[in-house]
Amino acid sequence: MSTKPAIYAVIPAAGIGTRMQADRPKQYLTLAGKTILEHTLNALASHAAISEVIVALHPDDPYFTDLPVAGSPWLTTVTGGNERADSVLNALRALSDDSWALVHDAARPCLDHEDIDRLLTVTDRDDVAGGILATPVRDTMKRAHAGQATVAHTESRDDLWHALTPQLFPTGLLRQALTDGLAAGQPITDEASAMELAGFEVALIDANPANIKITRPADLPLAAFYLQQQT
Ligand SMILES: Nc1ccn([C@@H]2O[C@H](COP(=O)(O)OP(=O)(O)OP(=O)(O)O)[C@@H](O)[C@H]2O)c(=O)n1
Ligand SMILES: C[C@](O)(CO)[C@H](O)COP(=O)(O)O
Repeated sequence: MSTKPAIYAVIPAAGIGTRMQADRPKQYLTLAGKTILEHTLNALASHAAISEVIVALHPDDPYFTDLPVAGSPWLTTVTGGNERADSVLNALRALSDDSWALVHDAARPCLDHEDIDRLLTVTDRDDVAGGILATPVRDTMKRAHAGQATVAHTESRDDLWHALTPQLFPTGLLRQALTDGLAAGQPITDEASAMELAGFEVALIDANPANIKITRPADLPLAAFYLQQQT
Protein backbone atom coordinates (compact mmCIF):
# COMPACT_ATOMS: atom_id res chain seq x y z
CA MET A 1 0.00 0.00 0.00
CA SER A 2 1.52 3.38 -1.00
CA THR A 3 1.23 6.29 1.46
CA LYS A 4 0.37 9.78 0.25
CA PRO A 5 3.30 12.27 0.47
CA ALA A 6 3.04 15.02 3.09
CA ILE A 7 1.76 18.42 1.95
CA TYR A 8 3.38 21.46 3.57
CA ALA A 9 2.03 24.98 3.25
CA VAL A 10 4.75 27.58 2.56
CA ILE A 11 3.81 31.21 3.20
CA PRO A 12 6.12 33.97 1.94
CA ALA A 13 5.42 36.77 4.45
CA ALA A 14 8.69 38.70 4.34
CA GLY A 15 7.51 41.58 2.14
CA ILE A 16 7.36 45.17 3.35
CA GLY A 17 4.22 46.29 1.51
CA THR A 18 5.67 49.26 -0.37
CA ARG A 19 2.53 49.75 -2.48
CA MET A 20 0.22 49.65 0.54
CA GLN A 21 2.02 52.61 2.16
CA ALA A 22 0.77 51.63 5.64
CA ASP A 23 2.52 52.04 9.00
CA ARG A 24 3.48 48.35 8.94
CA PRO A 25 3.81 45.52 6.38
CA LYS A 26 0.33 44.81 4.99
CA GLN A 27 0.20 41.23 6.35
CA TYR A 28 -0.02 42.79 9.84
CA LEU A 29 -2.96 45.09 9.08
CA THR A 30 -6.21 44.04 10.79
CA LEU A 31 -9.28 42.99 8.81
CA ALA A 32 -12.44 41.52 10.33
CA GLY A 33 -10.82 41.24 13.78
CA LYS A 34 -7.56 39.50 12.80
CA THR A 35 -4.39 40.35 10.98
CA ILE A 36 -4.25 39.43 7.30
CA LEU A 37 -1.50 36.90 8.07
CA GLU A 38 -3.65 35.19 10.74
CA HIS A 39 -6.54 34.82 8.26
CA THR A 40 -4.12 33.27 5.78
CA LEU A 41 -2.58 30.93 8.36
CA ASN A 42 -6.02 29.83 9.56
CA ALA A 43 -7.24 29.11 6.02
CA LEU A 44 -4.30 26.74 5.48
CA ALA A 45 -3.82 25.18 8.93
CA SER A 46 -7.52 24.29 9.18
CA HIS A 47 -7.34 22.14 6.02
CA ALA A 48 -7.05 18.42 6.85
CA ALA A 49 -4.54 17.66 4.05
CA ILE A 50 -1.92 20.17 5.27
CA SER A 51 0.56 18.72 7.78
CA GLU A 52 2.53 21.82 8.71
CA VAL A 53 2.93 25.48 7.79
CA ILE A 54 6.29 27.18 7.14
CA VAL A 55 6.28 30.99 7.21
CA ALA A 56 9.12 33.10 5.79
CA LEU A 57 9.50 36.32 7.79
CA HIS A 58 11.49 39.49 7.22
CA PRO A 59 14.77 39.34 9.23
CA ASP A 60 13.70 42.44 11.22
CA ASP A 61 10.04 41.45 11.71
CA PRO A 62 8.93 42.75 15.15
CA TYR A 63 5.25 41.74 14.76
CA PHE A 64 5.02 37.98 14.29
CA THR A 65 5.88 36.89 17.84
CA ASP A 66 2.97 38.97 19.19
CA LEU A 67 0.40 36.97 17.21
CA PRO A 68 -1.53 34.41 19.31
CA VAL A 69 -0.72 31.80 16.67
CA ALA A 70 3.08 32.18 17.11
CA GLY A 71 4.52 29.08 18.80
CA SER A 72 1.78 26.74 17.51
CA PRO A 73 3.14 23.19 17.10
CA TRP A 74 2.14 23.05 13.42
CA LEU A 75 4.05 26.25 12.59
CA THR A 76 7.73 26.80 11.68
CA THR A 77 9.32 30.13 10.79
CA VAL A 78 12.33 30.79 8.55
CA THR A 79 14.04 34.01 7.50
CA GLY A 80 12.90 35.43 4.18
CA GLY A 81 15.08 36.83 1.40
CA ASN A 82 15.34 39.90 -0.83
CA GLU A 83 12.69 38.77 -3.31
CA ARG A 84 9.59 36.61 -2.93
CA ALA A 85 11.34 33.71 -4.70
CA ASP A 86 14.25 33.88 -2.20
CA SER A 87 11.79 33.73 0.70
CA VAL A 88 10.06 30.68 -0.81
CA LEU A 89 13.40 28.98 -1.45
CA ASN A 90 14.49 29.49 2.17
CA ALA A 91 11.28 27.82 3.34
CA LEU A 92 11.68 24.91 0.89
CA ARG A 93 15.15 24.20 2.33
CA ALA A 94 13.38 23.14 5.57
CA LEU A 95 11.31 20.47 3.75
CA SER A 96 12.04 16.95 2.51
CA ASP A 97 12.31 16.34 -1.25
CA ASP A 98 9.50 13.80 -1.34
CA SER A 99 6.86 16.15 0.13
CA TRP A 100 4.66 18.58 -1.82
CA ALA A 101 4.89 22.35 -1.22
CA LEU A 102 1.71 24.38 -1.40
CA VAL A 103 2.99 27.95 -1.66
CA HIS A 104 0.55 30.73 -0.78
CA ASP A 105 1.04 34.51 -0.42
CA ALA A 106 0.52 35.89 3.09
CA ALA A 107 -1.30 38.71 1.32
CA ARG A 108 -4.15 36.46 0.07
CA PRO A 109 -6.32 35.91 3.17
CA CYS A 110 -9.60 35.04 1.37
CA LEU A 111 -8.59 31.53 0.27
CA ASP A 112 -11.33 28.90 0.72
CA HIS A 113 -11.08 25.14 1.27
CA GLU A 114 -12.94 24.31 -1.96
CA ASP A 115 -10.12 25.91 -3.96
CA ILE A 116 -7.47 24.03 -1.95
CA ASP A 117 -9.39 20.78 -2.63
CA ARG A 118 -9.48 21.51 -6.37
CA LEU A 119 -5.76 22.29 -6.43
CA LEU A 120 -4.87 19.10 -4.55
CA THR A 121 -6.30 17.01 -7.41
CA VAL A 122 -3.10 17.75 -9.38
CA THR A 123 -1.19 15.35 -7.09
CA ASP A 124 -3.05 12.49 -8.81
CA ARG A 125 -2.34 13.66 -12.38
CA ASP A 126 0.41 12.24 -14.62
CA ASP A 127 0.15 14.94 -17.32
CA VAL A 128 1.44 17.81 -15.13
CA ALA A 129 4.21 18.30 -12.56
CA GLY A 130 1.92 20.46 -10.40
CA GLY A 131 -0.58 23.25 -10.65
CA ILE A 132 -1.72 26.71 -9.70
CA LEU A 133 -5.00 28.44 -8.93
CA ALA A 134 -5.82 30.91 -11.68
CA THR A 135 -8.70 32.93 -13.11
CA PRO A 136 -9.39 33.51 -16.82
CA VAL A 137 -8.82 37.10 -17.98
CA ARG A 138 -12.16 38.89 -18.35
CA ASP A 139 -11.31 42.40 -19.54
CA THR A 140 -10.06 43.51 -22.95
CA MET A 141 -6.26 43.51 -22.77
CA LYS A 142 -4.19 46.46 -24.09
CA ARG A 143 -0.44 46.44 -24.79
CA ALA A 144 1.01 49.93 -24.16
CA HIS A 145 3.85 51.56 -26.07
CA ALA A 146 7.00 50.80 -24.05
CA GLY A 147 7.02 52.85 -20.84
CA GLN A 148 4.02 54.97 -21.92
CA ALA A 149 0.30 55.12 -21.12
CA THR A 150 -0.85 54.99 -24.73
CA VAL A 151 -2.16 51.93 -26.53
CA ALA A 152 0.13 50.09 -28.96
CA HIS A 153 -2.44 47.40 -29.71
CA THR A 154 -5.14 45.12 -28.27
CA GLU A 155 -3.94 41.70 -27.15
CA SER A 156 -6.14 38.65 -27.60
CA ARG A 157 -7.41 37.48 -24.22
CA ASP A 158 -7.90 33.94 -25.52
CA ASP A 159 -6.04 31.51 -23.25
CA LEU A 160 -4.85 34.28 -20.89
CA TRP A 161 -5.14 33.63 -17.15
CA HIS A 162 -4.31 35.53 -13.96
CA ALA A 163 -1.94 33.45 -11.81
CA LEU A 164 -3.05 33.25 -8.17
CA THR A 165 -1.76 31.23 -5.25
CA PRO A 166 -1.62 28.60 -3.79
CA GLN A 167 0.75 26.95 -6.25
CA LEU A 168 1.45 23.26 -5.61
CA PHE A 169 4.55 21.33 -6.70
CA PRO A 170 6.77 18.46 -5.51
CA THR A 171 9.22 20.10 -3.11
CA GLY A 172 12.42 18.67 -4.60
CA LEU A 173 11.52 19.69 -8.17
CA LEU A 174 10.43 23.17 -7.11
CA ARG A 175 13.54 23.79 -5.00
CA GLN A 176 15.79 22.86 -7.92
CA ALA A 177 13.75 24.91 -10.43
CA LEU A 178 13.83 28.01 -8.21
CA THR A 179 17.57 27.60 -7.55
CA ASP A 180 18.31 27.28 -11.27
CA GLY A 181 15.95 30.10 -12.31
CA LEU A 182 17.42 32.54 -9.78
CA ALA A 183 20.99 31.56 -10.70
CA ALA A 184 20.18 32.26 -14.35
CA GLY A 185 18.86 35.73 -13.43
CA GLN A 186 15.40 34.95 -14.78
CA PRO A 187 12.36 36.88 -13.51
CA ILE A 188 10.64 34.50 -11.09
CA THR A 189 7.44 36.15 -9.90
CA ASP A 190 5.72 32.90 -8.94
CA GLU A 191 6.60 29.21 -8.47
CA ALA A 192 5.10 28.25 -11.82
CA SER A 193 7.53 30.62 -13.63
CA ALA A 194 10.45 28.58 -12.31
CA MET A 195 8.79 25.27 -13.17
CA GLU A 196 7.91 26.49 -16.70
CA LEU A 197 11.53 27.58 -17.26
CA ALA A 198 12.64 24.12 -16.16
CA GLY A 199 10.37 22.60 -18.84
CA PHE A 200 7.58 21.23 -16.65
CA GLU A 201 3.88 21.24 -17.51
CA VAL A 202 1.75 23.21 -15.01
CA ALA A 203 -2.03 22.81 -14.56
CA LEU A 204 -4.29 25.88 -14.39
CA ILE A 205 -7.07 25.31 -11.86
CA ASP A 206 -10.01 27.69 -12.32
CA ALA A 207 -10.34 29.44 -8.96
CA ASN A 208 -12.61 31.63 -6.89
CA PRO A 209 -11.88 35.27 -7.90
CA ALA A 210 -12.42 36.29 -4.25
CA ASN A 211 -8.88 35.02 -3.57
CA ILE A 212 -7.40 38.47 -4.22
CA LYS A 213 -3.88 39.60 -3.37
CA ILE A 214 -4.02 42.62 -1.10
CA THR A 215 -1.61 45.04 -2.75
CA ARG A 216 -2.97 48.60 -2.51
CA PRO A 217 -5.25 50.39 0.01
CA ALA A 218 -8.33 49.94 -2.22
CA ASP A 219 -8.01 46.15 -1.86
CA LEU A 220 -8.64 46.25 1.91
CA PRO A 221 -12.44 46.87 1.96
CA LEU A 222 -12.92 44.27 -0.78
CA ALA A 223 -10.97 41.65 1.18
CA ALA A 224 -12.91 42.55 4.35
CA PHE A 225 -16.17 41.98 2.44
CA TYR A 226 -15.03 38.56 1.15
CA LEU A 227 -13.87 37.52 4.64
CA GLN A 228 -17.25 38.47 6.12
CA GLN A 229 -18.99 36.40 3.41
CA GLN A 230 -17.01 33.33 4.54
CA THR A 231 -18.28 33.47 8.16
N1 LIG B 1 11.19 39.54 -0.24
C1 LIG B 1 9.90 39.18 -0.19
C2 LIG B 1 8.90 39.88 -0.91
C3 LIG B 1 7.58 39.47 -0.82
N2 LIG B 1 7.26 38.42 -0.04
C4 LIG B 1 5.86 37.99 0.11
O1 LIG B 1 5.33 37.66 -1.16
C5 LIG B 1 3.94 37.89 -1.19
C6 LIG B 1 3.53 38.66 -2.46
O2 LIG B 1 4.30 39.85 -2.55
P1 LIG B 1 3.73 41.33 -2.67
O3 LIG B 1 2.26 41.34 -2.72
O4 LIG B 1 4.50 42.01 -3.73
O5 LIG B 1 4.11 41.90 -1.21
P2 LIG B 1 5.16 43.02 -0.79
O6 LIG B 1 6.48 42.68 -1.38
O7 LIG B 1 5.06 43.11 0.68
O8 LIG B 1 4.51 44.32 -1.44
P3 LIG B 1 5.21 45.46 -2.32
O9 LIG B 1 5.67 44.77 -3.60
O10 LIG B 1 4.13 46.47 -2.54
O11 LIG B 1 6.38 45.99 -1.50
C7 LIG B 1 3.59 38.66 0.10
O12 LIG B 1 2.91 37.79 0.96
C8 LIG B 1 4.93 39.10 0.62
O13 LIG B 1 4.99 39.18 2.05
C9 LIG B 1 8.26 37.71 0.66
O14 LIG B 1 7.96 36.76 1.37
N3 LIG B 1 9.56 38.11 0.54
C1 LIG C 1 2.68 35.00 -6.88
C2 LIG C 1 1.65 36.03 -7.27
O1 LIG C 1 0.70 36.21 -6.24
C3 LIG C 1 0.92 35.52 -8.49
O2 LIG C 1 -0.03 36.44 -8.89
C4 LIG C 1 2.29 37.37 -7.55
O3 LIG C 1 3.08 37.32 -8.68
C5 LIG C 1 3.09 37.88 -6.36
O4 LIG C 1 3.10 39.27 -6.32
P1 LIG C 1 4.26 40.19 -6.86
O5 LIG C 1 3.68 41.57 -6.75
O6 LIG C 1 4.52 39.75 -8.27
O7 LIG C 1 5.41 39.92 -5.91
